[in-house]
Amino acid sequence: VRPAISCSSSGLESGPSVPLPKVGFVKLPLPLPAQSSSLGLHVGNNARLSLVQATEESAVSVANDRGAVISGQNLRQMATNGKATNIVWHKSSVGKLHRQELLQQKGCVIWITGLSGSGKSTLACALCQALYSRGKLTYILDGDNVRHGLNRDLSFKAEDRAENIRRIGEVAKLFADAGLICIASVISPYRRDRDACRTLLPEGDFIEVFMDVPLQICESRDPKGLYKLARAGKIKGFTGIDDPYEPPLNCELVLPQKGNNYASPCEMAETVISFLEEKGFLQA
Ligand SMILES: Nc1ncnc2c1ncn2[C@@H]1O[C@H](COP(=O)(O)OS(=O)(=O)O)[C@@H](OP(=O)(O)O)[C@H]1O
Ligand SMILES: Nc1ncnc2c1ncn2[C@@H]1O[C@H](COP(=O)(O)OP(=O)(O)O)[C@@H](O)[C@H]1O
Repeated sequence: VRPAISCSSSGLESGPSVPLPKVGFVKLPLPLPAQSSSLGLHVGNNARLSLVQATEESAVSVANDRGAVISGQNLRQMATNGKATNIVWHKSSVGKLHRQELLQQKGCVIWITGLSGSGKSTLACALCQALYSRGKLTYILDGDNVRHGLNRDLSFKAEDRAENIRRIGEVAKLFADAGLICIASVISPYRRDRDACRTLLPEGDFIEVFMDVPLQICESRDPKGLYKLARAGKIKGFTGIDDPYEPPLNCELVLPQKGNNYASPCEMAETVISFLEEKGFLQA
């Protein structure tokens, strides 16, 4: 007999007279013996016993307001993903909705794409600061920073950039599932790679922000001197110089609009926040 699990997921909140249901597991051998209908188990104190055929010990338990019911659904979700075989999805009784309730916000990914020097990191920090001061939890995944750890094994050739973006997309998805507003600031030069990240998230939860700054301006900023090195041929395959950048065709926000004066990072952050407010991300 495994220890009872106290259930307190949403929809199960009990009124004052209804105690929280508890679910426990009893492991029985298969096939069940002939006398299994009675089972010889004492079931009292409003306890209910439901039989399910569990093919995995990681059976999902579901409780309703009438007491404990162990569902036979989703008992086994064996999968083969990539090179991993025989893997089973484990569900938790605390889900995204609970975390969002706790944080009073909705998890999502703000994906900032653009050339080096276009202001991605600056916007990410301004946004993080502005949301922090509103009591909202964010986390920045900056290309430069992630390449110091998780992605330190990746170069800037096309397939490594694709893998860089895939991993960042997967991590961003986890942060969004945790209920955070995840801000990814990465060049992500290929449309296909960005679109693949979009498909990882529920519809509407991937907000692509394009830093629409011409190469000439990015190059004139050149805060790290990388354009200079690229022009001198000392860096090969530099985005915008001798490596491609594919601008988004249909993204959620374009900053700054072409032809206008450049907004300050704080003004840009406010534009993104207005979008988040309008779409309801800043409340649970
Ligand atoms: N060849 C080449 N091309 C582009 N950028 C280069 C390159 N080599 C180094 N850097 C530095 O790496 C930062 C970009 O990393 P990302 O992970 O965002 O790039 S990518 O999305 O995988 O294309 C980028 O940071 P940002 O300037 O903040 O964009 C550069 O500082
Ligand atoms: N909105 C802006 N207006 C003027 N300069 C900016 C703006 N945003 C960023 N910058 C400047 O541009 C340079 C590149 O910004 P950064 O955020 O590092 O770009 P990226 O992360 O895209 O490489 C920095 O020197 C930064 O101060």
